[in-house]
Amino acid sequence: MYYNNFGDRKLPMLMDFYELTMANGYFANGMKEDIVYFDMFFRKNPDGAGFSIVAGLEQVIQYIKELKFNDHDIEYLRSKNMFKEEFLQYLKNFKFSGDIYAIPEGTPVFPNEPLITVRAKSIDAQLIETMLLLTINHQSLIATKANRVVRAAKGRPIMEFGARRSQGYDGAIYGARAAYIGGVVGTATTLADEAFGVPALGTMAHSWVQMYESEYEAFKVYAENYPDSCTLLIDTYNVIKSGIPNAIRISKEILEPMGKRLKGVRIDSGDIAYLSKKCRKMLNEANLHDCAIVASNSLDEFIITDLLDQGAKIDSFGVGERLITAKSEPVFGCVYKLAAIEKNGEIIPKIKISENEEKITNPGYKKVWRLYDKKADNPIADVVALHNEVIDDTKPYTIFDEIHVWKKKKVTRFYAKNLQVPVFIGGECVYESPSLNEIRDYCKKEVDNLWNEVKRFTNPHTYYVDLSSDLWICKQDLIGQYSFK
Ligand SMILES: Nc1ncnc2c1ncn2[C@@H]1O[C@H](COP(=O)(O)OP(=O)(O)OP(=O)(O)O)[C@@H](O)[C@H]1O
Ligand SMILES: O=P(O)(O)OC[C@H]1O[C@H](OP(=O)(O)OP(=O)(O)O)[C@H](O)[C@@H]1O
Ligand SMILES: O=C(O)c1cccnc1
Repeated sequence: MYYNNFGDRKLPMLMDFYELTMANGYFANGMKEDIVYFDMFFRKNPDGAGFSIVAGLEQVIQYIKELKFNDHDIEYLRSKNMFKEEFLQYLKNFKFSGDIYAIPEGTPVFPNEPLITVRAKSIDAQLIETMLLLTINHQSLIATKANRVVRAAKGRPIMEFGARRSQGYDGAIYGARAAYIGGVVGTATTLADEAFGVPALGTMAHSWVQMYESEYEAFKVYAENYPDSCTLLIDTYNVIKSGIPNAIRISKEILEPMGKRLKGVRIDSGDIAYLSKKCRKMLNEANLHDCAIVASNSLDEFIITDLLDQGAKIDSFGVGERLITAKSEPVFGCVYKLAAIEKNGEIIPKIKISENEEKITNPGYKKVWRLYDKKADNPIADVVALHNEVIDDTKPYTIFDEIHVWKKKKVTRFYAKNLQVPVFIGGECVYESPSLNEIRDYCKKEVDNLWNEVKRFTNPHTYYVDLSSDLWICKQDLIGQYSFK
């Protein structure tokens, strides 16, 4: 690929300082070879949704492949007078050597299941924490938000217009990538096309219209330059009295004589439902049934739903600031928690206790299974199990709520799939990321497969993510060990 995701930036040091102080401590205390297990998971879907979309794995892979410390980094760390010289020498030759398992990008995921599991030396596992979290948190947040906007539009295309109001460069670039996974048709961010192949698209700005003596002249020059892709911004002066009549004139006087059609008009202010209906009528009366009406202006999934409920005649939407910043809930709260350590080859589960039951971690080296209805292919529930458990889908399987254990469900006629795939084994990458279009298609297929009850925006049905009984027992044992009287 022409574009190097991280360019020439020095990102190895993009980590919380405590990763380095802990790593130095493990090194000094003879723990550098200790094997640990970390899980990365989130606790709550943004926007009270029923599911989220995981994204960002390709960038995680690249980061880990490139994770090296150069002389400048070592010199900088030395200047802090906190790190042992032997540790600095160790960092100089550092290469990630662990195993990573991850749920592929574009998969619908649910709270409390490991999206990524790391089995590595203590130092390796600690050093990758920050980048793993920030990458997956950001792209999953935007893919999830974009998918909501896309679903609200009920098949009408969504164009991503957010760069200008995104949170910094990477917010725009990787945000556009994530939004594409979530289902937008393209982006105004040219670099995201050059870099990742997210189709670049767009219309025109108000400045174009203002640059000319008249709106008509502005439209005319545009149509002459872009007769095959002419979408005119019609709200600079007055949509009904000026914008639409001028757009219709352009079609009749400029485009049709060239054998071309007016592709679209864009409304960017005012009462969009009212204006779109008026525009549709006027366009149809001028025999421009095929001219699309595009709407934009601080849209999100809620306004789009509202507009369509009002009978707005809109064919596609441009959505910027509220999508690229996930304005309604701008944090995807993935955390990275120690789940086990190895001592003499034995896996010893570890737990983090909290007053808040939901914040008690799931111990052990685990796997995530998705149980699908054999006939309909819809996911029924996910089960987090210990790594050596196998869910036998030839027999009925009973799932139960971890807290209200009497709430049980016997699942029959299902098949079980392991959700995580191996990504790194012994430090070597064993996974080839699918193309972005493949990820996007897969995401659509998997979301289509979810029950509608899980997909609704208001009070969605809670999808079951249950623990296997072995894992539940392991967790209860540890809770028992740490309940101080
Ligand atoms: N019919 C409608 N129903 C619900 N929301 C709408 C409707 N029409 C527009 N909106 C939304 O209402 C908000 C109006 O934004 P704002 O108050 O900035 O008005 P504006 O039309 O953009 O004004 P300006 O002409 O100053 O740009 C936007 O988020 C827009 O998407
Ligand atoms: O509202 P958003 O969802 O973020 O969509 C992008 C917005 O960005 C542009 O406005 P801007 O005022 O920046 O420029 P313009 O004068 O070209 O319209 C565009 O016209 C949209 O209104
Ligand atoms: O191409 C557009 O219409 C566009 C691009 C960026 C922001 N708003 C609109």
